[in-house]
Amino acid sequence: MASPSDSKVTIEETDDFSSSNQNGLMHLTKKLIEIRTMLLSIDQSDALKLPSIVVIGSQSSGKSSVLEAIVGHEFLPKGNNMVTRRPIELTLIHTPANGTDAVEYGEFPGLGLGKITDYAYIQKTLTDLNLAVPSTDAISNEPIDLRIYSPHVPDLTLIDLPGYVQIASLDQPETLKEKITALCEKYIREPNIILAVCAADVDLANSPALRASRKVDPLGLRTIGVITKMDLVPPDQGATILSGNRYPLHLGYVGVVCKPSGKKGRKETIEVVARRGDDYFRSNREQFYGTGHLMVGTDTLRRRLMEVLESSMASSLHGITNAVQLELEEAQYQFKVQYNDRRISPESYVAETVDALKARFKEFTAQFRKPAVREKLKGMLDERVMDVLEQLYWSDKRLPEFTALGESRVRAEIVGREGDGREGGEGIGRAV
Ligand SMILES: Nc1nc2c(ncn2[C@@H]2O[C@H](COP(=O)(O)OP(=O)(O)OP(=O)(O)O)[C@@H](O)[C@H]2O)c(=O)[nH]1
Repeated sequence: MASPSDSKVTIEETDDFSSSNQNGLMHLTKKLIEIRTMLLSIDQSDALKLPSIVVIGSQSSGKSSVLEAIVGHEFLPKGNNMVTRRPIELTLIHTPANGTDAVEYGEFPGLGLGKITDYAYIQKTLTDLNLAVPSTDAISNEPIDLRIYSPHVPDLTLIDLPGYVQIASLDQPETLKEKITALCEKYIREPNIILAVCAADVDLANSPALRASRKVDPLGLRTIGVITKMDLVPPDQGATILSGNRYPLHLGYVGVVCKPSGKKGRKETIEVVARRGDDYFRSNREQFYGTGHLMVGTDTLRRRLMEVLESSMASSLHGITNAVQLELEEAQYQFKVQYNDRRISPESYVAETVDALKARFKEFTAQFRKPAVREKLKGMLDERVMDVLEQLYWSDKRLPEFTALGESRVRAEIVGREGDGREGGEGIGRAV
């Protein structure tokens, strides 16, 4: 796995998202996904688990803003009022660019809304789905499946999770804290990469994200610390946090600023927000680009993520080779058992399959001779006759008349019995 020093790049050194490095990674992930699809088709789905990027952090620490900065689009529900209430499983699918047209769209496979090209509509749908979780439940474990197809994204899965809370408010369940912890624990398992998001203006000692990641990844080999809201603390303090001396992580900390303009009704693109972040770090050059070579900016975060993913995938290649080898040996064995090393051609294979089909068909017709057919037919007819009789009975207009007649006969019978002192219900039964 790459060490932090490998990637201590500054904003000035970063390239465009579609650099050769980026393309290399896209190619690699595509190949791995092809292999995974193949393994899936032969029931070896567990052999290759591509890591997902899981974002955890306190409520309103800036998780969604960071995810958007990675993807390069604004589409996630954001706000200060616990807006992420369900896990959002975001699958990015790299599509080939069609000439100059960049075909980009999103899809909610579970909702049947078709291709959505308007990111604002995606954001609205996600917000509605999240806010539909009743406040008495506060969160739901049921993930929202969103897929984004674009020539500008690598094949990746990113997961946005509800934020950790310190204490549940009055209208929230008392067990909320435990529920969120359990949900996050489910997602931060191996081999997933953890983005532990902490706001710069909150003491790292209180970070539930770092605490949770340390439990499952004590050496910090698959955890990147992301310090958001760097603009809210003095630059010196921000730089000290990023140095990671207090709570070291093997993959280090990346500082970002994803600050919205704050002007009402003004919609900004992610690029504008990212540029504002870059400007912030540039204007504090001494603290952030001085001797320490700290990692800052969303481009650096994206690049760091790619490096970590690449090394994680490389380390899983060994497992894939073993799985494929095992599958090959099994197939060879089956072939030997079934064909005894006979030479087979497409024609002989088809002929054998047709013979087997014929034999099965013959067996089936033998089971299904006249008595069996007669029995089945009789059962069906009996059922139909009963249905027709039932319909006739209930649709007969004289039904109330019959009922009244029956009742009067019963009554007469009872009176007769009382008159001559008879006992027992035999007569009544007959009268009815
Ligand atoms: N000043 C400043 N504000 C930020 C920054 N990043 C995010 N915010 C704001 O912080 C608030 C919360 O951001 P979100 O991205 O929604 O946080 P979240 O962690 O996804 O929130 P939940 O899903 O509700 O837990 C929003 O109003 C953002 O605009 C930043 O770098 N600087």
